[in-house]
Amino acid sequence: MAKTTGAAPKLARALAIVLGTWELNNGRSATEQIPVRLRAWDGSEAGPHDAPLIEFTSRRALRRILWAPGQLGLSRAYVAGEINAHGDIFAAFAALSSAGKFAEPGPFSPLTPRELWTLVTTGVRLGALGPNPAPPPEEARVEKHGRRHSKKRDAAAISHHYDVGNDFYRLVLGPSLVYSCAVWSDAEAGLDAAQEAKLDLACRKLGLTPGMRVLDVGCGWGSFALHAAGRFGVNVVGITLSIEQAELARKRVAEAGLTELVDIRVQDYRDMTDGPYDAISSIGMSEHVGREQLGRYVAQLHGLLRPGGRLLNHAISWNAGPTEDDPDSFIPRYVFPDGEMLSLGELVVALEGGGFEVLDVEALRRHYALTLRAWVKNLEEQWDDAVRLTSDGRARIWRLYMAASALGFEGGLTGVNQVLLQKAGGEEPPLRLREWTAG
Ligand SMILES: C[S@@+](CC[C@H](N)C(=O)[O-])C[C@H]1O[C@@H](n2cnc3c(N)ncnc32)[C@H](O)[C@@H]1O
Repeated sequence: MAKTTGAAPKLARALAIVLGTWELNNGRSATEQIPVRLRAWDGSEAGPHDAPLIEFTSRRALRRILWAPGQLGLSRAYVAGEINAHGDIFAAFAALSSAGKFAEPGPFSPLTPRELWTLVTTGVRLGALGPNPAPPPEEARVEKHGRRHSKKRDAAAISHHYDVGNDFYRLVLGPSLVYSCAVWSDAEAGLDAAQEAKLDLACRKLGLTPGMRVLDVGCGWGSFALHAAGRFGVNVVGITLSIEQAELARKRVAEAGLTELVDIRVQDYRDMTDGPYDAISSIGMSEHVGREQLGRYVAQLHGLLRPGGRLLNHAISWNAGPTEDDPDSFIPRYVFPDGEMLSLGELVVALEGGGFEVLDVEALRRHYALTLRAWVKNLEEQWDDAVRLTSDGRARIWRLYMAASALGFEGGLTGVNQVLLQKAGGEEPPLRLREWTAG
């Protein structure tokens, strides 16, 4: 608990109450709780002087929060530039999540009548705040594309996140253009080296040898396909739902002189019929599948593999018990519409139930925190270019979601795992499977 002395100016104090960084005590006075400093649009400030600064630049932010209490209103205000997080965003999040309304996972409660009353008595004239502003254009609207996880709506959800400009992604991800957790030999290894190590590890786990036929489900910008074909001499079919990804992936394949070996397609995994494949990689893709479609996903990949073929399923897991997906929280509205995180256990049960034998599970939770911090650094260091390549709102969304995700991995809320599987009916796996660690 941090304390400051003296009465804080009214408006900043009212905002602190709205955000729950300052909790009401007996209805009249307030007890300062969380080490964040708030600045209101009138220049007033409340909170410890050395704490991370959250700035409300416009009264419109408060209007949004009153209209859509909780994460949705806050997200809209942040994306619209009506709230700024100054300085170290990780420190600001850590402070906010340490107590108050942000302490609970999931959406926080709307304002209580007492809090509203306090707003009024601290001088905020609710009637003068104006009408509720329209949501920022970056907000997802996938509902209009039909049923959740229909092919059409999944395509719209993927387009929302991935078709926002390849140059923007290159700026954030760096030249490796890999959009999943890297594997770090140590924290100083550097993002590009860690991504290359991850791609190589995936190829070795799959036991790739020249001439094999490999499917990369959710191929992104083609980085795994390029590595597998270029270094291991395999034929790769890479599929993605993102048209922009496919365009750049094909260009990279051509530049690498690998068009004979790599075929990039815009195709849904449910529409794949050209098995059998010797091996399948699914890296950072199954988070998009959804619980309801999981059985179908497993059956589809199983059907596409030859007996004895390996599948590497690399995915984020939810470690914090059952989830109640709130469609109005920040991640589904702005980042991954219809994305669903499963627990590792749920995923493994489905894979085993679908006829796969688990050969190995490797947990990489801390590696994703390092990866996300590297992406945030890339974004923050090139902020003006990022805004120019997309929009101020999009750059803000990516900064917020990647920083929050890094803290989720650091705090153990989420994990990420490589699950290596084999389809029954073929050759026996080797007695020991850690041969890839030598590579
Ligand atoms: C987080 S990206 C990972 C990309 C790549 N594997 C990597 O590690 O860089 C997720 C990928 O899954 C793809 N994807 C999501 N749903 C899909 C579906 N139903 N069918 C095919 N690809 C899908 C997206 O288009 C995107 O390429």
